[in-house]
Amino acid sequence: MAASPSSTMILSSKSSRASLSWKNQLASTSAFRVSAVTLPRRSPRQCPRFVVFSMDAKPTVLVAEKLGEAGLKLLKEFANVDCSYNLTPEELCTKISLCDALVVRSGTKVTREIFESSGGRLKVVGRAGVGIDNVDLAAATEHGCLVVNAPTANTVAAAEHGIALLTAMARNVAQADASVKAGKWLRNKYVGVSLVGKTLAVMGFGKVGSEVARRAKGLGMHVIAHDPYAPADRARAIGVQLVSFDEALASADFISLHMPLTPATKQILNDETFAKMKKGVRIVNVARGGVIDEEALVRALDAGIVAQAALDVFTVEPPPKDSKLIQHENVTATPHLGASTTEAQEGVAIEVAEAVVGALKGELSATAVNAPMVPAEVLLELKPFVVLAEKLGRLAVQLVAGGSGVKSVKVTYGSARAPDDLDTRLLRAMITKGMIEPISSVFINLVNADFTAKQRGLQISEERLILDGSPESPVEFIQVQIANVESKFASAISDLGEIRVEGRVKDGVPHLTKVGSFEVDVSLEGSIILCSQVDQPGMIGKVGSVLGEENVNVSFMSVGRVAPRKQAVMAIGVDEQPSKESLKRIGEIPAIQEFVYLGL
Ligand SMILES: NC(=O)C1=CN([C@@H]2O[C@H](COP(=O)(O)OP(=O)(O)OC[C@H]3O[C@@H](n4cnc5c(N)ncnc54)[C@H](O)[C@@H]3O)[C@@H](O)[C@H]2O)C=CC1
Ligand SMILES: O=C(O)C(=O)COP(=O)(O)O
Repeated sequence: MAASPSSTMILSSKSSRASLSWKNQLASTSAFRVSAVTLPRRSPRQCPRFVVFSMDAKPTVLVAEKLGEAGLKLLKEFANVDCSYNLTPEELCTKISLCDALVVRSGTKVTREIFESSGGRLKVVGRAGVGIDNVDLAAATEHGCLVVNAPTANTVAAAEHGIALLTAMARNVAQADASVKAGKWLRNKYVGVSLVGKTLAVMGFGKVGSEVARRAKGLGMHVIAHDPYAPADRARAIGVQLVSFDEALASADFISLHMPLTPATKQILNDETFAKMKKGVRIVNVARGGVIDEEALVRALDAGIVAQAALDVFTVEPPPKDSKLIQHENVTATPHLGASTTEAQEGVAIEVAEAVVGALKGELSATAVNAPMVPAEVLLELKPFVVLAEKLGRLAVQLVAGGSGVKSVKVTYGSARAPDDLDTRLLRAMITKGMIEPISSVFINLVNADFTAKQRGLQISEERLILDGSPESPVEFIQVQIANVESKFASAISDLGEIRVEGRVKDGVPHLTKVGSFEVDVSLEGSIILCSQVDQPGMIGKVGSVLGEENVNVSFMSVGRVAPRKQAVMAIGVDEQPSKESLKRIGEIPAIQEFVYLGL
């Protein structure tokens, strides 16, 4: 047997609890079976990659809208960057099949057709801004495409623009400016209203909304807010009272909109809700045009329910030239300028470029929109378990006999951590990845793992086993069980009749520690051969010499057995893939009852 200096041989003398069921399983299979599974070998990865794809060549990033120079520079350091602005939807669909990432602002609709046209190459969409209502998130998720945005860099710019519109509207700045330029001097016409002491209702008390509230308080306004998801203490901290939607409408002199456009907020201001407002209310919208029914707003303006509106955003951008809303004398309009300051655009460009490059490198993004965000410190801690999870999934599925559809998978995490102190979404996604990728052409990542599992009718249930002891390590072991299937390696069937593999992380390296009811210990690197036999002297030597003759390096070897000279499972870690001939010869060793080769 060839063994590298660093390889370790473990002969486990721990006896495994045997059960009747494995004997039954064994009896139901032929005494000897050659079950070699050959899977494409993947290079071992030291750290988890969540958006994984071949990165031999430089990736290509299509920047479809103007992006700040600093962001472009960052992208160019890592990728080929194609800046093509004002593409038609058809041109975008054609180009996208050559791109790994797409960067847009609010002016590009990233539709299902775009994901479909990409042929699976598009892996990241970067939204250089906050609102992602122009990206079909469901389609992105289904195609395993990560969507990242730049959620913080334009907050102040949008809030400042909201305040600019509020004050400009109250004092008729835009209308007065136009009249002066037209040679008029209408001092009586443009008498405004004061802000001090007036009630401002901030609808959507997130990043922008709370910055607007802060500034409006500085102007002496009484600020209330409506946001069903905002924590009351954050509002209290800046002296803002959270109220119900109807209360906000009924008591506001000014309403400023700062919620995202979602199915729930679409046309949230409409005939019915305008009717609930104080007569003469003034409205500012720096959120999205679609949150207002624009025709209803024209009616409300004409009826004097709404005295004035200041709008930065529109349902269709740019709005039609003859839009009654835009032409209305009590409307102040800007062309979606909320994020358009030099500072915000540089910040947004850097924020999105960093997120896109990180995602292309396979790192988890802190600004992922359609994938769980995992804080860096949690990720670091979970890294080896993430690798373990994928490998256990990969092993478990290879133990399933052909033709048995996998439907029900149970994952058990043994941990001394409190239940809410362990985020298992990553681990679950990687188990799914490990299980589905070897048996399909679907690319799985954290984005589409749950979706793909559901689509394939694969039910993954999770269980936590709370262990005594130190919670220093997030996970002690991970066990994967597949129910209601036959196994091509009968010894992998546990006493509960399910395929079972269990693993642990030892010194940062994932190990397989249980197969069926047999305890083994083999590092999950390279590939694994599992053999079952009646425990007897010389078995390791026999298998080792077959592999050695072919110069296949054995990295780990371990035997789990019921008791000395009773039923045993031998797990052998190999660095190279043995030839079919060698595997056949291992199968022909008389004492070996069955064996399986598992690629990792
Ligand atoms: N005009 C422009 O150039 C810009 C526009 N925006 C828009 O502003 C929106 C808000 O941006 P951020 O404050 O950064 O986002 P954010 O996510 O920090 O805040 C949004 C808030 O809206 C709340 N919300 C959700 N549904 C609601 C509902 N039905 N009623 C009331 N509140 C609801 C959320 O709980 C959240 O607190 C963005 O989604 C974007 O559409 C943002 C930046 C620039
Ligand atoms: O960040 C947002 O949500 C914005 O609306 C800004 O849009 P923009 O990037 O300026 O097209």
